[in-house]
Amino acid sequence: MLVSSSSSAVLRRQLFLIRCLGGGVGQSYKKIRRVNCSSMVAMEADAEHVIRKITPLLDPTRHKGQAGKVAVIGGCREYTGAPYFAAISALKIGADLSHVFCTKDAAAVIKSYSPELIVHPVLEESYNIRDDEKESVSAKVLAEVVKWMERFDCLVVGPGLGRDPFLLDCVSNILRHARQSNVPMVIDGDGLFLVTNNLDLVSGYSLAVLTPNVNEYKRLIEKVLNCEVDNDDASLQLLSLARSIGGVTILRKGKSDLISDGEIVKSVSMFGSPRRCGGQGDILSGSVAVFSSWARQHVSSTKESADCNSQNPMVLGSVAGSALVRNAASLAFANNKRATLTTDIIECLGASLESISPAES
Ligand SMILES: NC(=O)C1=CN([C@@H]2O[C@H](COP(=O)(O)OP(=O)(O)OC[C@H]3O[C@@H](n4cnc5c(N)ncnc54)[C@H](O)[C@@H]3O)[C@@H](O)[C@H]2O)[C@@H](O)CC1
Ligand SMILES: Nc1ncnc2c1ncn2[C@@H]1O[C@H](COP(=O)(O)OP(=O)(O)OP(=O)(O)O)[C@@H](O)[C@H]1O
Ligand SMILES: [Mg+2]
Repeated sequence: MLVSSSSSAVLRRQLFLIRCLGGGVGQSYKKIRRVNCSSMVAMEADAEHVIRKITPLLDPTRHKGQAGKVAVIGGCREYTGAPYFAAISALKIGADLSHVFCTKDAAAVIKSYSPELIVHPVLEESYNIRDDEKESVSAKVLAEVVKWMERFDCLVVGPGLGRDPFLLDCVSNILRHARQSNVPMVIDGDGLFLVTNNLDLVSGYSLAVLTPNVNEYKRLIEKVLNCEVDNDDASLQLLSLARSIGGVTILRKGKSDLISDGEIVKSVSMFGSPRRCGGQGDILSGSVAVFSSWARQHVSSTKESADCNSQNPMVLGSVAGSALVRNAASLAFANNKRATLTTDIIECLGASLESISPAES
């Protein structure tokens, strides 16, 4: 169950009002707040159950790639940590292959962090190219990514991407192509900066997950609902936001993570870590990519209309990723206290998953 029966009744009433009131969903949200419905409280997800359900068995008949192939689009002159954190987290959780598509400057650095990652130095920033080269370079960047695209179970777009306008134009083309090819995508960091200003890139795409932090969420709310963040009715506002963007899944990060696809709202509030060092959101984006891929496999392979089967795999993946990362952060904090860093949390991803879904059970 996603919401208790009483909060489910509130949710149904509010969804009904959203549909009935005139204007866009953003307008409806404001009207509902004025009509004064009781506020909606998201029910805590049974995240451990979700993780156990969707995590594939380590079956000796499976071949390389079946547990997931993800690609991170990110990494530029300034940021090399973020794409590394996202890509290595995907592997630590259990994906078989993890690629990074980044700028040339970033590639050698990211490769030097880990031999496990497959790094493609294909993105270009404006400072590196002349105006008359832009069209041909843009076509080349797209071609370099497209030749790999169909192999990926999920893209993570944005960790450490930067905000160079030319580079973001190229990434817009990559997003359009991924969408045409039905490749799921997790949008984070500077990828959210891009899609907040170009909502058509994700609007109506049910295989997209947005993972905004506090600032990224504020920008989305202002742009889409044209109002301020409402912490008194956070669940209804998130639901309205997801609905306004055509049913994408949104994972709002914070003290509790809130997840909605415009139909349901779930929360993941288990204790994580009081340390707020940079990079924890990058771990989350890589984790959600893997779990969403596993959830899609699970949903398509189960015939029975069990609880998981009737749910959106992108929501299941978001719930699982959120809970796993918070659990890993809590383990890392127990070991390292104030010295806890993102790399310590990554080292705890395996133990975190093992404590919930043991490899040999
Ligand atoms: N080691 C790395 O390479 C890292 C790179 N990162 C990348 O850095 C780029 C920008 O991401 P940001 O998260 O900084 O962008 P934001 O727009 O979220 O943050 C911008 C500013 O807001 C502040 N801020 C953050 N959380 C806040 C909160 N809860 N309340 C008030 N202020 C807050 C930050 O200190 C920062 O000055 C992205 O590409 C991101 O992926 C980050 O992921 C962190 C790690
Ligand atoms: N106040 C908080 N208390 C507990 N956990 C939190 C809190 N805020 C965020 N988190 C958790 O930390 C993780 C990262 O969220 P955060 O808001 O720091 O992302 P971010 O700013 O995008 O991080 P990054 O530095 O990687 O860009 C998420 O798993 C989230 O659940
Ligand atoms: Mg971030």
